[in-house]
Amino acid sequence: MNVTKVSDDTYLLSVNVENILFEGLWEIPNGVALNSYIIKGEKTAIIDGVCGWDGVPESLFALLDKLNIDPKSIEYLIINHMEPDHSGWIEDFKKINPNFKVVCSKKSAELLDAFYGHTENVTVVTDDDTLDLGNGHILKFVEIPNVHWPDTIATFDTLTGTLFSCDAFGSFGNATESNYDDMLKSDDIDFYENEAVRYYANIVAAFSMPVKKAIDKCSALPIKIIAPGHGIVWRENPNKIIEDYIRYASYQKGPAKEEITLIWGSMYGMTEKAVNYVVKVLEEENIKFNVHRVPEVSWGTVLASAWNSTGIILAMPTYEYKMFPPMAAVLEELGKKKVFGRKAFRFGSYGWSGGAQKELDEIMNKYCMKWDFIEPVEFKGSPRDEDLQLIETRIRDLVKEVRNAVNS
Ligand SMILES: Cc1cc2nc3c(=O)[nH]c(=O)nc-3n(C[C@H](O)[C@H](O)[C@H](O)COP(=O)(O)O)c2cc1C
Repeated sequence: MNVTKVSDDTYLLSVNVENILFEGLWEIPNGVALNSYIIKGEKTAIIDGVCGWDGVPESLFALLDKLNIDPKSIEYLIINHMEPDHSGWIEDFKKINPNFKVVCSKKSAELLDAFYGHTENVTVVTDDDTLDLGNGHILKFVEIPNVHWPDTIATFDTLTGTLFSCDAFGSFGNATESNYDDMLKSDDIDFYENEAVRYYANIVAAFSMPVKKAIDKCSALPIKIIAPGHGIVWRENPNKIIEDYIRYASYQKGPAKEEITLIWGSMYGMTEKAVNYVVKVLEEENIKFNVHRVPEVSWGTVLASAWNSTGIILAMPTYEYKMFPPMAAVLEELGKKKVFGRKAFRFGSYGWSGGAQKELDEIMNKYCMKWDFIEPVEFKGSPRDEDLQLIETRIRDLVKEVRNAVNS
């Protein structure tokens, strides 16, 4: 666990979590930091939990000791949202400090009761309510529901201009003691930008409308620092992560970047032959592309790649009168996360009846995905030269469409 100073009287407690699936589902190859913050005015508040704390009082005592904080003096626990990655420590915290007061939204108060049976000393706050910690630290609350739980608030310290933004403006990627944009090199910033897209696509994407509303609401504040619940703290250039999040939200309906994501699966290598051919065509076209084989590549990786890409190529065979099942599973997830408005093309092998296309159409309709498809190419068994040539023509058409969509 790292303890670092964010600003006057303001500290970040950060814990890296690795070797788990985040939300029990998403692969996090570079880990994720869980951030909790302490503000020491005349009174002390902790914002969100220290979920990496092992529950042993002495280890938290030692940590707080570094900051000259007596755990019993923490008067307020501000819950920005009740997702257990931040709230899961509350019962342990009660063991060392039974008298703290909770400050949270109305919905968080309901969830606090439902999850942990905690109802005492709870103050419900709403937009523009304030909490005065003394020494100038007046905290103002902003409701930003559905980013990404319905109970979410952001907390703004009017003295330091710090927005404790909860899951908004977060990223994956382990933290170090240099967990601040002003302490990172541009390569590190690029690393966290990739981790932010992955975080956005996996965790927040389905809530892009609420994200836009939250950004509008928070932009009215005189923000100097953005301190999210995950990832790095933005002190030098908080506008960068705001602008990045505006961009990520806009990718939902497309166009996104001038990139193509090729998702493919194959049982016996027939579709794979055409995939190998297509990779060469894409290289010739000199467009950035990412290739993901399903089910080998995780949903989270495919989703992050698709979120960034204006063009999607799908390659899969027919399987029991439907499409190759791992492809259907990934497409369902893209539909649920609202990856809409892509330029797309599909090809694949079949044996006797076909059927993959029918299921693809069903998924597109079910989630109203509005992908603009070029006519598909299906071939029986192994692709012949004429099949490959037709596929090549359509891939080149797709590349043109992607470039037009991004540059028009
Ligand atoms: C388990 C299984 C189920 C299949 N079901 C169908 C089917 O319903 N309709 C069809 O036309 N072909 C079906 N096929 C044939 C495949 O689509 C065909 O072998 C195709 O060439 C496989 O391409 P791949 O090597 O890229 O996986 C099936 C093949 C397998 C192994």
